[in-house]
Parts: sequence; C-alpha cells; structure tokens
Amino acid sequence: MAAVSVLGAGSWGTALAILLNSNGHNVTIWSIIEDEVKELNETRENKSKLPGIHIPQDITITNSLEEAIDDKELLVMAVPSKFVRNTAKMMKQFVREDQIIVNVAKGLEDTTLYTLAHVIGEEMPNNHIAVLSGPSHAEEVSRNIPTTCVAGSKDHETAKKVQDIFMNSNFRVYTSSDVTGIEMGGALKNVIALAAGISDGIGYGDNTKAALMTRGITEISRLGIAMGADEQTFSGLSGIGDLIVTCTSMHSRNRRAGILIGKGYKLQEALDEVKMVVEGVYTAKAALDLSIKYKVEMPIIRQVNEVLFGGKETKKAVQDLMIRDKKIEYTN
Ligand SMILES: NC(=O)c1ccc[n+]([C@@H]2O[C@H](COP(=O)([O-])OP(=O)(O)OC[C@H]3O[C@@H](n4cnc5c(N)ncnc54)[C@H](O)[C@@H]3O)[C@@H](O)[C@H]2O)c1
Ligand SMILES: O=P(O)(O)OC[C@H](O)CO
Repeated sequence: MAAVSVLGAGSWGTALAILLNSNGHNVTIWSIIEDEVKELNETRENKSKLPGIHIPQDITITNSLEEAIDDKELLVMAVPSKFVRNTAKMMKQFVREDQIIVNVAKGLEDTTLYTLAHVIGEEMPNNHIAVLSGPSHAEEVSRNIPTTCVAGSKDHETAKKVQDIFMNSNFRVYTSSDVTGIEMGGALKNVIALAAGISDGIGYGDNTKAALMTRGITEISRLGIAMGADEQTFSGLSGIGDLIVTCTSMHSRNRRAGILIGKGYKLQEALDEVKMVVEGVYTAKAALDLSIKYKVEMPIIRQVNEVLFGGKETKKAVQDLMIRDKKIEYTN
C-alpha cells in the first residue's frame, strides 16, 4: 500500500482521496484554503462540492503543503488548471525526485498554451509525471459507480504504478503513453460541453447535440494530431468517452454552465450559479489560440469564444455553424 497525497479539496480531489483510501492507501488531502481544511476536518463532508459523501476519519486533511508532500510515493494534483503552475511552484521546494506527480486537472495554461503535464514538468523536471483522465464525474466515483479512466505517462512503469494505485473493481484504469492526446481530449471536451449545454439551454434537440459532439471530436482530434498526439487516443476514454459524459451528464459543470448561457444568463451569472470550476471557459480562448498557431480549423471552438467573450447571440452562433461552406465530411 502507498502513501498518497491529493492536492486540492474540490469535488474531484475529495472523490479521488476517498477512492484511494478505499483501496487501502494512506491518504492525505491538502488545501491552500484554511477554512476549507477546518470545515472538512470538523464535518468530514465536502458540503458545498460533494454533499452527502462521508470522508473517512483516517484521511488526513491539512493546510501544510510540506506535511502533504513529505514521504509520499504519489502526489495527485487536483487543483483547477489556473492554479496548477503556482501550486507546482510551491511544491518544488519540498518534492523529492522519486515522487510521482499525477495531474488530474483538465485544462490548458492560458498564457503559454501548454498542457498541464507540460507545466508541471517545467517546474519539476526531474520527476516522473503522469495524468489520469477519462469520463469520471466525482459525484459518481464517490458513490462507487463503475467508471473507467486512462493513466498516461511517457514512462510505462509510471503509468502502470498509477494504474495499480487507483484501480479497483469499480474504477478500471487503462494505461497509455500519449500524454498530449489525453490532455488535449480532457481539456477541449469542456469547451464542446459548453456548446452542447448552450444548445440544450436554447431548447434545441438531440440531433443538434449529436452534431456538436461528432464535429467537436473532429476539431479536437485535428488539433491534437497537429500537436503530435496519437489519433487513436481521441476514440478512447479521454477523447470521445469524456466528451460523451460531459456533453450529456447533469453532473457536468461545463454543460450546466452552457445550459444557463443558452437560457440567456450572462457568463458571470452562470459561473456564480454553478459555483465549482467551469474549466471550458478558461480553455476556450487557449484552444482558439492553438487553432491559429497550428493552422487548424475549429469552427465550434470559435463560436463558443464569440458567445462567451464577444456577446454573440447563441442562436446566431449555431446558425453560423449551419451555414458554413459546403464540405466533404472527412476534410476541413
Ligand atoms: N469534479 C469532477 O467531477 C472532475 C472530474 C475529473 C476532472 N476534474 C478536474 O479536476 C480539476 C478540479 O476540479 P474540481 O471539480 O475538483 O474543482 P472545484 O471547483 O470543486 O474545487 C476547487 C478546489 O481547488 C482548490 N483551490 C482553490 N483555490 C486554489 C488556489 N489558489 N490554489 C490551489 N488550490 C486552490 C480548493 O481546494 C478548491 O476546493 C478541474 O481541472 C476539473 O476539470 C473534475
Ligand atoms: O463536471 P465537468 O464538466 O467539469 O466535467 C468533469 C469531468 O471532466 C468529467 O469527466
């Protein structure tokens, strides 16, 4: 059994800590927010982000990053993407080179356009870095609902180690070496889920959503392949798998925010209502910048940006996608 820390006490960090604890590991949760640590220790429940789920007493919950990192085999980074760089910067004074770092956040760094494993690797270049991704809502994982994910690392032994530590009979983990593909699928599906939510919020139907999902995975794979990812990854758990769950589930924070925007909420009003992180909003602009950098056409991503940040009317955005030039399905 391993000593493991989960950094970040949101819904995903909490769910993964409980999963790892149920696998028999010695688990610590760290949060930068003192009040959050106090409340979790007092109530043993993450009332605002994962209500109704008991956090076992033998999980240590701390505000000390040094304590969280000390002597752990695996460090799971479960903070939202916009905090990944700073958290990694704070970690590196305590981290030893033999500790594996697993990123479970799904996003891109908006200033550099880097994937998050790349950001972590820049800050801690001597550590083995892995990612864990796939169709996995915290609300279901914490209730032991059968779930599948993929553990990715350039180093196969590291991916296998992550697989061993996380896997149980309700949480099946595959391995992969395509870290870029896994991260691009996980980050960009959130933007497509916003689009799917917007379509649902307008009152459009299943046909529209299926179109957004299908053409959405085409856009994601096109960009991912241009960035060196393996095409197959986008047919896998972190590609189409995660796109399906995020575009269709009521648990999805991205889809829920999209529904509200489709109903006429302003972006900030939708974010205030969802309360937890809506990563697609932060990824949308970076995805568009990457599409320009790699000269890849991404019309849905472009329309989502225009709705979120350009005040474009949602029905007009859908209409503009419908009246684009005639195309052959498998070309741009
Ligand atoms: N919730 C899910 O079901 C789920 C599943 C898979 C992946 N993810 C990904 O995991 C990441 C975290 O998502 P979440 O849903 O747990 O978010 P959340 O909104 O529930 O939690 C955010 C947490 O981040 C931490 N935090 C806040 N400010 C911070 C700061 N300045 N520095 C460091 N940490 C800070 C706090 O512990 C806070 O509770 C996201 O990238 C998300 O896409 C979420
Ligand atoms: O709730 P969302 O939209 O942040 O999605 C969470 C996970 O990424 C689903 O796999």
